Amino acid sequence: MESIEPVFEKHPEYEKNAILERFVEPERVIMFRVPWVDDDGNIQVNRGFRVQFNSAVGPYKGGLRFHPTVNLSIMKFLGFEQILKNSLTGMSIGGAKGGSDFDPKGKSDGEVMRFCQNFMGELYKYIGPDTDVPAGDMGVGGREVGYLFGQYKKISNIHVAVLTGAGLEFGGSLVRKEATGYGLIYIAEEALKHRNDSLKGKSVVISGSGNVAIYAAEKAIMLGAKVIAMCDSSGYIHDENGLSIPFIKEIKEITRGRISEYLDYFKEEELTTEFVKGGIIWNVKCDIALPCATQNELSEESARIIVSNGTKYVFEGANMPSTIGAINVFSKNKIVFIPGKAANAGGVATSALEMAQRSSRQSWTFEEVDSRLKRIMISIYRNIDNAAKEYGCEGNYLAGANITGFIKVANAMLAQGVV
Ligand SMILES: NC(=O)C1=CN([C@@H]2O[C@H](COP(=O)(O)OP(=O)(O)OC[C@H]3O[C@@H](n4cnc5c(N)ncnc54)[C@H](OP(=O)(O)O)[C@@H]3O)[C@@H](O)[C@H]2O)C=CC1
Ligand SMILES: N=C(CCC(=O)O)C(=O)O
Repeated sequence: MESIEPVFEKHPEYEKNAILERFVEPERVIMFRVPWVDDDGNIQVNRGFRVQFNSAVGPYKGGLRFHPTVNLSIMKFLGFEQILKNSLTGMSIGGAKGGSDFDPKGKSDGEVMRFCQNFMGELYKYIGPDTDVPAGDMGVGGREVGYLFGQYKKISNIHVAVLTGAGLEFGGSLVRKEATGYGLIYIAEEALKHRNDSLKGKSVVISGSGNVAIYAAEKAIMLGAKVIAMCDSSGYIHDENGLSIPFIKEIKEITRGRISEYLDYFKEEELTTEFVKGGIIWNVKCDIALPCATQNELSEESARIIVSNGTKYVFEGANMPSTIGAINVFSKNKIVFIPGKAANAGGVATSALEMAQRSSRQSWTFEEVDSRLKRIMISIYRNIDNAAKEYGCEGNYLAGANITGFIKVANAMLAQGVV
């Protein structure tokens, strides 16, 4: 809110029309019961959510998160951030988020399928290609999107882009799996280029080892960086020689194991990787820090460690991984910091590209989608950089992102009247 204060000075019409009061209130919150039967025949019950926050710019768009920590508060913060993020992409998509406190970890494919079918058995009433288009987020990957889509099609008898991140065999877009991670690196490279720097030869620490983290690591290495540490909720692995991402992909995408299993790929005598159980990955000294796990994972204390380690760049792949205290430490120490709403927008932007392909019954090549993604991320960087300069806070990309994202939505809300 503080960062958009100067916008209200320049646009008194926003206050006159109670734009902010309306902006912070979701247009609709849906909560529902999800009963399902586990492999032992026992009936389980979880809670489902969809926060349809703001549709001024376009149909609601945002991920579904399956994680035991999910509650209404987390759904609302994610849905609110999604409004600004989706606005920053320049695409016609509004903000939403949904999910459940269902934990897919340790569940069989059959249990995940039955849960997804019952979840969609309720959600389908409120979504559609021109109404609300969910996608993946934590705990919701290709497997879950496939089951959700299958149930939607069965109930509605319509084969349409009602979910993005779909399988390539039934309308999904190339690059969508890689998009959030790749996009993070594209905007990072743009920020570095503007400082006559680059990822080449840099040491990178990436928290998480899920969809965003894996493909951020893959693209960072493709651009010449060395990824020296990654983690999951059990701890982190660290290797100054650089980690092998194909092994991490196999652990996380195929066997759905723990990050510590990475050490099993090496003979005792050739092992240079350490696993630190329960450790804070931000203790590892690096040039560039990429928090790609979850909200509030990077505390003020960790930010001080990052600064004392000489790290100059922090680009968020996760949604709000840095606490306010951490962001203040970065700001005071002139760290180049780009918030997730700008830096991780590549995922939802590519989801919108998937929607465009589905509407025109086309499938673009990997290179076509990847080059559009790169252009979008470069454009986001330039827009937030210009906004920060225009509003007297040059280099403050959090303010630049909030200002840029907010103005487009506010003007759309103004034009559409008191609704
Ligand atoms: N998927 C997408 O399209 C997008 C996702 N995001 C955001 O990026 C972040 C990651 O999402 P995504 O990669 O899809 O999720 P995944 O579920 O694929 O991966 C999450 C990763 O973070 C780890 N993790 C979770 N909690 C913690 C913790 N407390 N400490 C350390 N590691 C933790 C998980 O480990 P474990 O397996 O042990 O739980 C896992 O490795 C989230 O904030 C999400 O909202 C943002 C834009 C797009
Ligand atoms: N989870 C996502 C992706 C949402 C989407 O692709 O609609 C996010 O932007 O946080």
